[in-house]
Amino acid sequence: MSKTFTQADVSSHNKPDSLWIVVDGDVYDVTKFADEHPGGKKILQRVGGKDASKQFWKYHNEGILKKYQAKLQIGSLDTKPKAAAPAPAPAAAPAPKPAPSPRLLPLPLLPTRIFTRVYTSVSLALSYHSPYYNETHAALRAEIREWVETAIEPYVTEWDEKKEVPAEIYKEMGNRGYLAGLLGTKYQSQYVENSIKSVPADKWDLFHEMLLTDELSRTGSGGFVWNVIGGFGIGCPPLVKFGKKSLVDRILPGILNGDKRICLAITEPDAGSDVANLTCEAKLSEDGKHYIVNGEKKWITNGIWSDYFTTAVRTGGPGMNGVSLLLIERDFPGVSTRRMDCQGVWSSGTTYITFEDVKVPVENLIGKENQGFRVIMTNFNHERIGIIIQCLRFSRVCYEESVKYANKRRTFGKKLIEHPVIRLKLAHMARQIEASYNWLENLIYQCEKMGETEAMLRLGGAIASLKAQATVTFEFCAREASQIFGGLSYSRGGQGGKVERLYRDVRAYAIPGGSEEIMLDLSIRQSLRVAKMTGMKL
Ligand code: HEM
Repeated sequence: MSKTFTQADVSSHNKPDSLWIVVDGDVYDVTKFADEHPGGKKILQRVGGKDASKQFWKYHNEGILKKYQAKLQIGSLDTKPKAAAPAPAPAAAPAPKPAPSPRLLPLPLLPTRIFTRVYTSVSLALSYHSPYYNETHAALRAEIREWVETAIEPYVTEWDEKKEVPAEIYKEMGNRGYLAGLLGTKYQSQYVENSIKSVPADKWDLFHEMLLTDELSRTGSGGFVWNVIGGFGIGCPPLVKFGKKSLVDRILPGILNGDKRICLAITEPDAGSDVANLTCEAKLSEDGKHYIVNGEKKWITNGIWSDYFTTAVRTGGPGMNGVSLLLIERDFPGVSTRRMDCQGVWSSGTTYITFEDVKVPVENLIGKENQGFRVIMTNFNHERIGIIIQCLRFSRVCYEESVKYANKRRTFGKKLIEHPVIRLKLAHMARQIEASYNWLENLIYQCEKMGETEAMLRLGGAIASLKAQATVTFEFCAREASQIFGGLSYSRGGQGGKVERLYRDVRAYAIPGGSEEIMLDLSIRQSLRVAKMTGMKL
């Protein structure tokens, strides 16, 4: 914005028919906007022609300026200090000098820690060292963050209320090469038009994948995150790992480039965490060329707009040894979907699906007949890690929003942050988030080092346990943040909007992918199993 004004210029625009205000040295013409201002027009008129920064920051968060700046800002005051040349982004920084370990980098290059962005909106240079990250992680984080902050975060509330995310955003996930990196495998460059800009495909690892999910989750909307990766992240890996080459070659490019969508259809009205008891049946036709599928699936993320359903079906007898996975295509006759209304994750497209005499070619079998349960179990580790990353980032969002608010809201003559009871809440949030996050990083490192079979045996229990830890932490942080925000997190939108939305999203994390109860029990059963297999005496 190139125009500059003096304070005297601004002061003359202090009437309803020409109303300007100043926020942080920038001049806004709010003449037309005043009528539609959710806080009322009189409140704007009272500060017409004046510096309203203090009042503005009392009632709004940064998102408002991002959203309205382009429409309302007409220039800046001549007294506004010129912006300093931006410091080089971590991505552009020269390669670090050879260090004892290539992954030893200071904290500003790590996923945002609990204490960054707390007192200001710029990263603080609080340096810890880490064995996990190198400059490609920092570059990726900067790349995604820029996109999320400009094209996504300002609109997420609108999308959530509308219960959908514009199709262009999903397409952009493909264009940017993000989808091909979210499969828990090596980067699938052979199937995409564009690879990720800031990371060479052969350097892609699980920490890059973690950062991608983490940065998308900074939006503070489970609905948004599930919209773009919820169906894909669990529906696509079984296809990539166990699908026949002809099937993969036919449909994977469309999916990874963001033109087609896929989801996972396992849960049924009567089978959730108890997967082995699902009843949706697939009978082989007499000529052996098709399966005929009949049954219902419920709470299927992204089902409403998916082109493909990675579906768990019963092809054999009762229990886990009669389950297979079939790739069902939307345009097969007999497939119908209806949207479900849920407590949270509104823009994720939770769906009820019915299959009525759907004829599915045997080529669409994923893995071997009656051995689908193993595929489903392999998939669970990846799914649960995704849930953990999201929960911990959402917990951080609750914490960060709370710290920012506690530093400006005054009650009983003090800022909230000056009340010990509020600091205690923040401390309990922080200790749980940091402990869980460190465990997460360690488990991702173990996944990176172990093969899939070893990881399934040795990490399944720990990942289940951390999933429970992460959802309990999220629930705690959402509750405490909500108490700190008071009424502002009871009404939707506005300053407490993220906290209000996340509070509603909690159950969508604590129940699916294995409920807290099942996860905790599994963690102990699994550790006893490992102990037995490794010959430990109990
Ligand atoms: C560029 C100028 C401004 C814009 C674009 C703007 C925009 C908004 C928006 C979108 C809301 C709805 C709540 C939210 O989403 O946060 C809101 C609420 C509000 N605004 Fe503004 N506003 C501006 C300036 C001001 C100023 C200068 C004041 C005070 C002097 C003010 C006072 C309020 C109040 C009291 C509310 C209601 C807060 C609540 O519901 O708790 N606004 N504004």
